[in-house]
Amino acid sequence: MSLLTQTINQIGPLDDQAATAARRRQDMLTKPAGSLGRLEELSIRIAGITGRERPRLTKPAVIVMAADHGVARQGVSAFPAEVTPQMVLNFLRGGAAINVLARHVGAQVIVVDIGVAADLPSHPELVSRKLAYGTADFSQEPAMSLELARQALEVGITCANEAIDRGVDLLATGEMGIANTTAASAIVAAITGRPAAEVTGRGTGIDDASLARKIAVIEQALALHQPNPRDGLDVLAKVGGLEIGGLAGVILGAAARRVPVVIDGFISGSAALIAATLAPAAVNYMIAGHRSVERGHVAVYSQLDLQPLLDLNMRLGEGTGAVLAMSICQAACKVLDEMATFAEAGVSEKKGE
Ligand SMILES: Cc1cc2ncn([C@H]3O[C@H](COP(=O)(O)O)[C@@H](O)[C@H]3O)c2cc1C
Ligand SMILES: O=C(O)c1cccnc1
Repeated sequence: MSLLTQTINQIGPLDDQAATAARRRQDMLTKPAGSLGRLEELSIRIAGITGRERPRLTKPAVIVMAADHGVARQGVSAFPAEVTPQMVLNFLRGGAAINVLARHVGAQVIVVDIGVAADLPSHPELVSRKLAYGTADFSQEPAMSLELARQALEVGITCANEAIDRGVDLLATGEMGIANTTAASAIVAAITGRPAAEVTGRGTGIDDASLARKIAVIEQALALHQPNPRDGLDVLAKVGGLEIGGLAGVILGAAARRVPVVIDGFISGSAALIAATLAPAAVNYMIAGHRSVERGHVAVYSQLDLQPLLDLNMRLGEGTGAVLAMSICQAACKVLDEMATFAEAGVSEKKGE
């Protein structure tokens, strides 16, 4: 059995018993019931995910998958494709936004070359899992073969497994790939059935003319390839990207191992949609990190029925919103674990109870 099939088969329902115990404990803590709002719900969900009544998330890591896109040739990004490898080097030197924010929350940054179009120098911190020198231009031909799409998912699963084997107990998704908002928009349009114009935004900051071209390129690709909205592998192969496939794999891998996975912005959201078509139960293990400015992100969350934790007007990707949200997840668990109960603290309970 392939690693992909094995991983999908391993994804089970949430642990109801642990979630119920966490809910009961939340109601005994020294605060009016429900007064910590979404922090309470979050801690209960993380209990259900991990199967622990009082989970602690002490070793967070963000997996940043990098790859290039043939469709960049169509003039759909405000930046040239060589920025992808340049930013990977920036990640390795610790100078990118994701490095700063990950340091801020104490998360490890795992940088993976899954399909950058240039050869990168070997570096102790770079995970080299290059499957191809970028994808094909999907406005003309499928982005990749079905076999390559499956391999991209399996690279992601393997990266998640390796991190979890080292003790990582909270994962986040991040990416780098010039033109990947074009691939992400095509995926979101394909899977949600919404028109391309409704789910396509300005990415790195394109002007009106480029936005019109970007929408036309996506419409043309969807008409040409007719991806099956219920088959994430088909969508990924036809209009996706290697880093997006890798992230869908990270999500499936985390879900199979009962590790919460914080989803970053729009591009990570497209990976989450692919993962959800392959394993609907994986959605239970996803935590929506933040709401990206990128048009179409709301369509992702409404399809997955998830509510983002943060809304900071961010539109960068790399995992930046997700790592900030990780600290909210950790805070939610600390509240559940560390707060005193009414009985322990000798605080009177609500009248009449
Ligand atoms: C310097 C720089 C750093 C970035 N970090 C993330 N992205 C983000 O922008 C890209 C997607 O936007 P588009 O589809 O318009 O190319 C991705 O690489 C994404 O991660 C960056 C973009 C740039 C230019
Ligand atoms: O939300 C994102 O992931 C995003 C938005 C714009 C550009 N890059 C990434």
